[in-house]
Amino acid sequence: MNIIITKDYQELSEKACGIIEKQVNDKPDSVLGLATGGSPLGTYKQLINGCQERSVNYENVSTLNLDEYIGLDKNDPQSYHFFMKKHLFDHINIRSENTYIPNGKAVNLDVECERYEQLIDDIGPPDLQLLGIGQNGHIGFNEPGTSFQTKTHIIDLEESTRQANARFFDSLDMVPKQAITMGIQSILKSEKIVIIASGERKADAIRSLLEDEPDENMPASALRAHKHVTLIADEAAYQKAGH
Ligand SMILES: O=P(O)(O)OC[C@H]1O[C@](O)(CO)[C@@H](O)[C@@H]1O
Repeated sequence: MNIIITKDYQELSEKACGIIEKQVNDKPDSVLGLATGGSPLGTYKQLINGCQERSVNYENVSTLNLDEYIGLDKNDPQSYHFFMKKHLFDHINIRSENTYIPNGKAVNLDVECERYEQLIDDIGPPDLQLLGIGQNGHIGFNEPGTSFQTKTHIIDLEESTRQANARFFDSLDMVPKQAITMGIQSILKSEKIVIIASGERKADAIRSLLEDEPDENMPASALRAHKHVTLIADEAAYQKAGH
């Protein structure tokens, strides 16, 4: 695993942006795997600057997002569809028809999981997947205990994940209890993976990712089997790793 330690979140976001922009400049029809949550917000801000000020061109780029809450409409401000438009897609020259996110309102969610997994194979797999990490080590919404063999599937969210994400909702009660997420096997299909972690609350997960044996109770540890992973962590998130 390549490890980049940054002094703070700003520098982390600039590094992640630099890697993504290099991918897009080197291969203009790249497929990017994208994440939501707090971690990538700074990266997306930098990407918007890059498109508007440095002419990085997304015209032929496609994106596949990791996950979506079940039960939220695409236009719901808490949905990941809305999040991606608000924080990235509406501000860069990507074609909306080239952006893919699971449909959490599908009538038949099992069929939607199969459709999305097929899409990953047809459109992708991503040349570069951007990941955050949950405090409990989740990637996408793959909670501890998820098999490393999973494809796109429905997951019951852990109470701790709902609590961590409640900051984006009016109340904890409004946080959905389930999500549809790329599986761990789906994520590992990507050519390259960049995982970002900022802040002290991620320090235990990062220490475990770097030091413990791969274990399904620590979903991010599946990344240890991937040939091209870059971890970008700020000093606060890296502080507990033995070094
Ligand atoms: O970046 P945050 O908000 O700390 O969340 C960590 C991870 O959990 C999720 O919210 C769940 O998918 C991801 O979007 C994110 O990568």
